[in-house]
Amino acid sequence: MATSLQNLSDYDAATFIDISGKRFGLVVSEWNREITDILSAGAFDTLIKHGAKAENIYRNSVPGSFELTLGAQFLAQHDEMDAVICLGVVIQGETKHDDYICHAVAQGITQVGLKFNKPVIFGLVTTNTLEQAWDRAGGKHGNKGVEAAVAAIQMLGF
Ligand SMILES: Nc1c(NC[C@H](O)[C@H](O)[C@H](O)CO)[nH]c(=O)[nH]c1=O
Ligand SMILES: CC(=O)[C@@H](O)COP(=O)(O)O
Repeated sequence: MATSLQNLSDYDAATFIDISGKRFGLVVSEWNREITDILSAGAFDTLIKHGAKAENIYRNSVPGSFELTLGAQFLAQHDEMDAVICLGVVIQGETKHDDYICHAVAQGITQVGLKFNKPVIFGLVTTNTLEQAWDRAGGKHGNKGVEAAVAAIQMLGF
């Protein structure tokens, strides 16, 4: 289903569990940093808005989205970490480079979540154009960082 039809920014917070004692890791790619900073701020603000404490949110940068998997593992391996949110922006180039990154990250962070049995959220914006990426970072399609944080909270209540 396309983002235009389904948007996790429209959520029912009444169903959320108490996250005041939960610890969150944010792993943020420095590629397309102007955009990933907005995703990160959206995720951080959403966690705070719903009760997380700032001192329980650990933000770490990785060079590019390909490194999100290992960054997620570095955080998820700690028992006290409750959920990890991976944020990046991959924009199609001239080659299939973007395909390799996106598939690797999708599979990699899936494995990290399964290995450590905790939510590891796929907040990777994968677009054909820069404009489509901005549309998903506070533009007409909401903020995928907000949605990633919502997904983490929802999975903690599973
Ligand atoms: N092209 C994009 C990249 N490329 C960099 C890789 O993610 C990686 O850092 C490099 O191959 C070294 O391992 N990263 C993005 O986040 N977005 C892109 O569009
Ligand atoms: C090399 C990269 O990380 C990325 O920009 C891919 O771009 P392209 O497919 O045009 O080489």
